[in-house]
Amino acid sequence: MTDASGFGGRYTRAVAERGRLCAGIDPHAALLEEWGLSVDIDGLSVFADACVEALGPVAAVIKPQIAFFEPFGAAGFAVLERVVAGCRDAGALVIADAKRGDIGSTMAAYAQAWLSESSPLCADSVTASPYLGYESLRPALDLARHGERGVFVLARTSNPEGGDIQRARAGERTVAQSIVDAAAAENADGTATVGLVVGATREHGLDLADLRGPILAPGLGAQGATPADLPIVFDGADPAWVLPASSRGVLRAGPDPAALRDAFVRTRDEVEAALG
Ligand SMILES: O=C(O)c1cc(=O)[nH]c(=O)n1[C@@H]1O[C@H](COP(=O)(O)O)[C@@H](O)[C@H]1O
Repeated sequence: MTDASGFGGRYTRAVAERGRLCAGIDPHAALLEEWGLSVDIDGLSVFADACVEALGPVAAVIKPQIAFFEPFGAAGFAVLERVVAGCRDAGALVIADAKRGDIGSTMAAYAQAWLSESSPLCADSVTASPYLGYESLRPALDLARHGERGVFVLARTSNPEGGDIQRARAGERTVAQSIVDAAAAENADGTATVGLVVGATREHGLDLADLRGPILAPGLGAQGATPADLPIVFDGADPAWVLPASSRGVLRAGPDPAALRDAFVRTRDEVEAALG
């Protein structure tokens, strides 16, 4: 991996310092209960602050899952704003896991929300679904490139239902491979603006060799993938770009921030040893 400009440069530096593991912040109701917290805005707030304290200073990349903040309405979004800002202030890159995707004119507004410095929700990158057409993501891709930010585009997801559409043929290639190829073309400028999401849970059948951008690989821990699976699942990809992600697998170690941090560091070290 030689790219040093744009999002790729920021990403490469973060991972070189802190290692390849993305910490997910997914405040499931069940986790709030396991932590002895109430399933309400106060519980969410305590959970979120503990995650920022434990993970912000040690994780290269942190991915808050927007879905778990949304049910609390405006108050939930206020906590989310604090999470995004707190993690970034602690030196982590933040992926807002919002999985946005819409017609281009609406996508432009989503891009403003998650990728524009003027937005209170501004993150370093956002997850996006290309299933309204890869080019519908153009406003987000362009804004991200301009601001040295990233867009993580779903290619082959970790859930079993994803295969029907993602493995469908689109001419010579699968739909998922067409997304990989579009992302690789986008990254030919060396900025690594486009990352992909490829689940760590199964054989994906994708040629990822020319991507030159980060591969977010959720599924570690709660969904059954292990560090030992990574070199097999991502054989053929540049391991420097592989970014495994775990949410519940690490978060279950809470509520003590020190225990949470230890669980993250242990998993990160296992991932680093496995990816080599
Ligand atoms: O984009 C994602 O992060 C994502 C894509 C995917 O294919 N599978 C997947 O699990 N995710 C997200 O990654 C996280 C996985 O959480 P755990 O299963 O608890 O580690 C959740 O926030 C999911 O929404």
